[in-house]
Amino acid sequence: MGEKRELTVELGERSYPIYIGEGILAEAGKLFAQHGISAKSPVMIVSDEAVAKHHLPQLQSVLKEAGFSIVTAIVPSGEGSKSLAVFEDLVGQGLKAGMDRKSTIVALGGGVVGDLAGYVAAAYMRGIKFVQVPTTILAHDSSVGGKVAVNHPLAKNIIGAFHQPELVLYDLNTLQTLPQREVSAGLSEVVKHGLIWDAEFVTWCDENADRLLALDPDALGYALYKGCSVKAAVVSQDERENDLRAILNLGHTIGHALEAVAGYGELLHGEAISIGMVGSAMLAVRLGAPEEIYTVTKHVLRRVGLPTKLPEHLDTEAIMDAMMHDKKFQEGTMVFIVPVALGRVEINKTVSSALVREIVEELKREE
Ligand SMILES: NC(=O)c1ccc[n+]([C@@H]2O[C@H](COP(=O)([O-])OP(=O)(O)OC[C@H]3O[C@@H](n4cnc5c(N)ncnc54)[C@H](O)[C@@H]3O)[C@@H](O)[C@H]2O)c1
Ligand SMILES: O=C(O)C(=O)C[C@@H](O)[C@H](O)[C@H](O)COP(=O)(O)O
Ligand SMILES: [Zn+2]
Repeated sequence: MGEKRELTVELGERSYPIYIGEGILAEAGKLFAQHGISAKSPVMIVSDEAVAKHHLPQLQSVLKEAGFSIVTAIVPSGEGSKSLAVFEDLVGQGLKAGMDRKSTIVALGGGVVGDLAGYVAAAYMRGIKFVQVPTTILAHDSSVGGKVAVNHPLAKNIIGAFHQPELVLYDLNTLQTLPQREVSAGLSEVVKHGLIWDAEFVTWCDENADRLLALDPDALGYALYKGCSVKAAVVSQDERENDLRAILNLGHTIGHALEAVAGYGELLHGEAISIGMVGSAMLAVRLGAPEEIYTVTKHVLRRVGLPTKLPEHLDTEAIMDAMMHDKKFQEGTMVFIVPVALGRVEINKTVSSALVREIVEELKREE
């Protein structure tokens, strides 16, 4: 069995641990008790169909054995479940199961389940505890930091809250059942954490791309630990995105618009963000940064199997419109995260929409 790692998201009285390792799920009962999860009120596990098939039985039996009374809610797999309709259904299931203010919601799944279940936890009876049990590579990002939300047809994550989990249990064994396309999509946010914070880690991702794609537990454990560490460091300094936290949005100004225009399905989040990060690198070069930023960004994203070309059939004006509905459109301008060197980015609020339109068109011409 590989190394077990632990780190803390430092947020004063709301600080919480992230446990990463092979076989962590077996310790869920003990860790829940240690971190104040009540066994006197029902605990709701929220998962999706694909994840439940592989990993729900183990979590259910470990928690039951530890004396927790479990309610289970399964939602359809995919981005479509991040909706107000599914949110309302989960609230109804919670009420029918007798969940009260001391109940806890456990999100067993990827970013979709984490964001959705987290938002239910933030709103149910004005807020109850929740635990993140991420089962995708991408969810090293979504399970840490407390951004929880559902989508509106016009814009991603537009109905949401900041609500931190009590703990994050990341069992690397669960990742072994991931489809290959989801492996690559998850690596998008791993690479992002390098691009915004740590140039050496970008090089490491390039050199270890094959091991990551093959789900080598040692490589995965290290990459997810590094990604979670960057995320924790940023969130600890700016929990509610007043300033620094915006850097975690590298690639998301264009990426979120692509997801919305493509109808939340054609492009996975990680794929849309990959294209968006190439767009940000192009923008950086137009603003005077070294060409290397674009070539390295594109190279490493391709190495982990990600798309870098914007699908030509997505309408440029619809993409521009979608950007205006995003949270990154503020006080009449688009906020872009722009690389200034490898591993370093800045927040730019002065990019003209004409230049953005040019970048979108250029992304369609990518090889
Ligand atoms: N809150 C945040 O800070 C944050 C950060 C990044 C992304 N997100 C959000 O996360 C979402 C994307 O997350 P995701 O990529 O994890 O998608 P996802 O949750 O839809 O999971 C991807 C797919 O893989 C399946 N799956 C998950 N785990 C599996 C496993 N272990 N074995 C087999 N199949 C499995 C799921 O059923 C789904 O079909 C987006 O909605 C994005 O906006 C949020
Ligand atoms: O945690 C953050 O902050 C992020 O920006 C992480 C992103 O990867 C994630 O996709 C997040 O949900 C985007 O947030 P949003 O506020 O732009 O919707
Ligand atoms: Zn993201």
